[in-house]
Amino acid sequence: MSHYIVEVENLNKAYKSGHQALKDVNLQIKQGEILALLGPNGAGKTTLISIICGLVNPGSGSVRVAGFDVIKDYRQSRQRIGLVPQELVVSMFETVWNSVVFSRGMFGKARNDAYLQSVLQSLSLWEKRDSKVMELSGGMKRRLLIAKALAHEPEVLFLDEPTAGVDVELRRDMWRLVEQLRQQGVTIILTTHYIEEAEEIADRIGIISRGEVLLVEEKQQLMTRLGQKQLMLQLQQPLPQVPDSLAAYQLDLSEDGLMLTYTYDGGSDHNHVTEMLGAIERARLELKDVHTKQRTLEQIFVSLLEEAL
Ligand SMILES: Nc1ncnc2c1ncn2[C@@H]1O[C@H](COP(=O)(O)OP(=O)(O)OP(=O)(O)O)[C@@H](O)[C@H]1O
Repeated sequence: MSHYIVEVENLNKAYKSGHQALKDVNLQIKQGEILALLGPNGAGKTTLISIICGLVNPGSGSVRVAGFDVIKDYRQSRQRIGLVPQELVVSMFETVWNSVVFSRGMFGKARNDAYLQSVLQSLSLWEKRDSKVMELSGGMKRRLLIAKALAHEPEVLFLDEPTAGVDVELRRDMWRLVEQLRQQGVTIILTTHYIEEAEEIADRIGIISRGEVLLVEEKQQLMTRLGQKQLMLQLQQPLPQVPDSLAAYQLDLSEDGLMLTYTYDGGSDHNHVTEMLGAIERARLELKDVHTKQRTLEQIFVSLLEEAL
């Protein structure tokens, strides 16, 4: 068996409206990783997740979860998946406890109250177990969606925009839980508009635009490959202009003459930082401070999308 928990091959999807939501998507998700899917509104992220979860029919191509085809072996594949949807889909009159018991039962899993208790506790919902869903705050309802998705102990968890509109505290709790789940070996796929979030927690980043997967890459590798770096040199004395001896480094001098900025390719093994600093010394420029800046994932993302247009 392959070590990929989710395998998407040559997937195409056109909605009845004629809109081609996915174009020849290929994606292999590794067991135990955190994959962040980024893409602008309408890129096809939710469609992709819905097909993997068996909620939307693929047009053509194939999708397997833990080796089970999402159509032919629907029950087998679906059982392994937990889905936290964007929108609330819970009965308002049910209690918190009953709704997680129900979610677990739906997948034919034997009752395990101790497990469900631990899920509710990890989401700070245990005290609310006897409350009706309608009595919960918005943030608590969000937590309940996650609890329901985890009720049957899935191997793969999909989080579709889990932190849209939630407060800082809930967001932090959520990422703590994601980290715990990862340690338990759960594979996590999340879509988010908060790119800093992906930058922080994902192992790999996938970028989707107009139904196509533009790239899937290890986050670290992506950041080094495309993340330009800047070295900023703060000077003791203002400079009227960049000395000729430093021309080769194309330094940028600030208006006030107190800051020199050197931009270089973070992914290249052959940058000229040391040389440049040597030249600075020979030019007898006195430095007050030095700091570096790296291009953020957000900046990389935006420029990749622009290139793709
Ligand atoms: N049931 C449907 N019928 C017709 N078109 C649809 C349907 N669902 C989605 N679409 C279209 O397919 C495209 C992809 O939508 P999808 O929801 O997958 O995007 P997304 O990347 O999840 O966007 P967002 O970030 O806004 O959630 C959009 O153009 C959308 O209008």
